[in-house]
Amino acid sequence: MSRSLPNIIITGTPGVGKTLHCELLAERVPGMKHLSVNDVVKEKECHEGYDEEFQSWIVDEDKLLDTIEEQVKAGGCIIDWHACDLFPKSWIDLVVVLRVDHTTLYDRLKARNYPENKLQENLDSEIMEVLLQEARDSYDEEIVVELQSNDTEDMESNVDRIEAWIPQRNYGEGPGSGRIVKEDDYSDNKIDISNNEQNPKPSLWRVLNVISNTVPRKALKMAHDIRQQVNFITGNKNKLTEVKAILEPAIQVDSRALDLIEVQAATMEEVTIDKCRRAADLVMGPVLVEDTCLCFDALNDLPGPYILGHDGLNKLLAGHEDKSAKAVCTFAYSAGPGHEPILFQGITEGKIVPARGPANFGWDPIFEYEGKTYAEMTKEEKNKISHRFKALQKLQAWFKLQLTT
Ligand SMILES: O=P(O)(O)OP(=O)(O)OP(=O)(O)OC[C@H]1O[C@@H](n2cnc3c(O)ncnc32)[C@H](O)[C@@H]1O
Ligand SMILES: [Mg+2]
Repeated sequence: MSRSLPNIIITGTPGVGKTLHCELLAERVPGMKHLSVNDVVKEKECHEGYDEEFQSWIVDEDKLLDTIEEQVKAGGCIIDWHACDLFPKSWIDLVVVLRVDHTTLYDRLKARNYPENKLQENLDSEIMEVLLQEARDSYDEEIVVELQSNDTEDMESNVDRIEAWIPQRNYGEGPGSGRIVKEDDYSDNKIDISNNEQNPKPSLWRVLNVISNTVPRKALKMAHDIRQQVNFITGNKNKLTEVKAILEPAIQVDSRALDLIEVQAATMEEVTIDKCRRAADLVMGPVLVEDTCLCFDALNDLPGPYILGHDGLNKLLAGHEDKSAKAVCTFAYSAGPGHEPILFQGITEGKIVPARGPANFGWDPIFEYEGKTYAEMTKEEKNKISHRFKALQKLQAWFKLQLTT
């Protein structure tokens, strides 16, 4: 049976960060779904009871396979499980084995209050590469990939790589048809297959056949922490101060002061999208950028992106009765190079007046809103009604949505 999206197993010893990888990937790639075997086992009762010593459910593999067969055969599943040999070869297009430093794993499992025996067996399993061996034994070598998962940077780059390797084609039509990972791509992650006779699998079978009921909660919390942060790229200190004042502490604002080229002769949305793509390419990661425009009703929304000094702005309107203007702020967020920017726009309507108030920030002294120019307002006042505030409200709502879906 062919499928248009691949099935990917993300495996590794409990505590390597499987769930978090699966969730981020599912969020990034339309059509791909996170299939948590932990949850299926519990919800559909695919188990043979509870192992008190290991504080884990004992999985009924046949029942599990029957339960998920239809879903997996349709494709687009990211299977989250710390064993992989039970899934038929024909179902699977890529197997990612996550690896972690032993000390990091110890700390993570300790934080989950694993009983000492379970903790030790998991550590042994990681040290002896049990799951890597199992993946190698169960699937064609070319679809098995080993990736480090020690910190959030590793995770971001792993998810980027897996995403980049999900091409649109028919999977599951004979050997190699859904092959995603090329040997060359992974020359820096080459897997050393140790001698099969020393395979420690039999003595550690329990680790592979029991499930932990503590993985998802911690991982979810990590996901939340990660996504509550933005890297705001701007050359404008005043903007940064306002963005921080509006978003923090709910969303942490880190920043890099880069002067980005702004394309000319385009709509404000195009200017911002282009700026965002450049920023993501430059920093090779997630970015937030912003572009602000002033639009005069009398001039059919000009100057728009072509803002002059505020003297020039007043002169532009000299011959016009209508002094009404819109301050428009467009933020663009990209998850990284190659990711389509998402736009958040805020508009505050006011009028252009002769300058009043301190000239600290651009055209603040000449933009009047309900009797006060931006420059006459306190920072708090401006940040409650400004174009920037309104755009950031939308961004915050979107961030919240990401956390709950
Ligand atoms: O690095 P970036 O973020 O692009 O910063 P920039 O200073 O180039 O900013 P824009 O192109 O978005 O803005 C065009 C002009 O509008 C001014 N400006 C932006 N937001 C403003 C605000 O809230 N109040 C007053 N002036 C503002 C800003 O100082 C610039 O001179
Ligand atoms: Mg600029």
